[in-house]
Amino acid sequence: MMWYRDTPFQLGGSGRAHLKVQGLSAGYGAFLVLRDLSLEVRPGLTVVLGPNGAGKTTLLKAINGLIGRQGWITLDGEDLPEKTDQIVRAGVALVAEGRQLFPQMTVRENLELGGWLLGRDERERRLAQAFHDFPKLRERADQLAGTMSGGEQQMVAVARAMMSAPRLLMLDEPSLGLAPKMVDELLTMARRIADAGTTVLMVEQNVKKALAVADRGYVLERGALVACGPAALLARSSVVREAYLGAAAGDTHSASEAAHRAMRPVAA
Ligand SMILES: Nc1ncnc2c1ncn2[C@@H]1O[C@H](COP(=O)(O)OP(=O)(O)OP(=O)(O)O)[C@@H](O)[C@H]1O
Repeated sequence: MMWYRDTPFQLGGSGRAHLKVQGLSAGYGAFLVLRDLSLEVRPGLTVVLGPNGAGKTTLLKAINGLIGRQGWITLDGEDLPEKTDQIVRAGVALVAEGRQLFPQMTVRENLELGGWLLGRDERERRLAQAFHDFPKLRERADQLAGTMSGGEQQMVAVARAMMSAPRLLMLDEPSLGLAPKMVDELLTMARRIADAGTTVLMVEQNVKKALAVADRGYVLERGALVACGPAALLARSSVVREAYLGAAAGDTHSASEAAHRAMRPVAA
């Protein structure tokens, strides 16, 4: 059995949120990682690709208020607050790399914590929805989260984030360190969540698989965007094929060249 039900998700978010980032600069102390970055996360599933150290996690942290930032971020036209708790209340949830579950608490308790903003009845209702969408989590409701496998913990972490009915769900490398079958399940789950009405922004190293489920993608290198476009076009573009999919230089198909040209250039 898969981890989630093969039916439309009940754990949808509220609305189809649209995030706009303009002129974003962020980093650590004097070390600026992102410089003057602009991007849009439209309803659906957007993936951010890029090599190690490109600034992908930094981007999610800046949106989530975990580090300071300069620039403008709006969610459905409203300025996104700067403090994390207010950002969460505005409907943004982050599943950080490493999942950050409470290992000594059960699956049910971890999920309940994800609904801390909700009243008791609403929390119970969403817990029931989570158990409907993820029947295996119901089976494991009383298991301590710390005793689950990496993939299982990732499922709990995503379901926990969905408990708050976010408008925007951000996933930082959800497939990191997982077996291929679990990677497929997780990425399909991200797709399901987007289809159920929560906008998803996902950082992934599994370029090919991520582009296969995403609507749109951005490629980040050394803190700047080097390409963006519809996921299908990005997958065929020479910039992605050569850098991330192992295609030899010169092995670019004419269709991929056309795809690359068709992409909206983001950086000169
Ligand atoms: N807390 C921190 N303090 C100082 N520098 C940091 C901190 N976190 C990250 N960095 C640096 O910021 C840069 C971007 O890191 P970031 O984690 O955003 O990259 P990434 O694209 O997510 O990479 P990866 O795929 O390896 O996770 C790197 O040079 C990294 O060393």
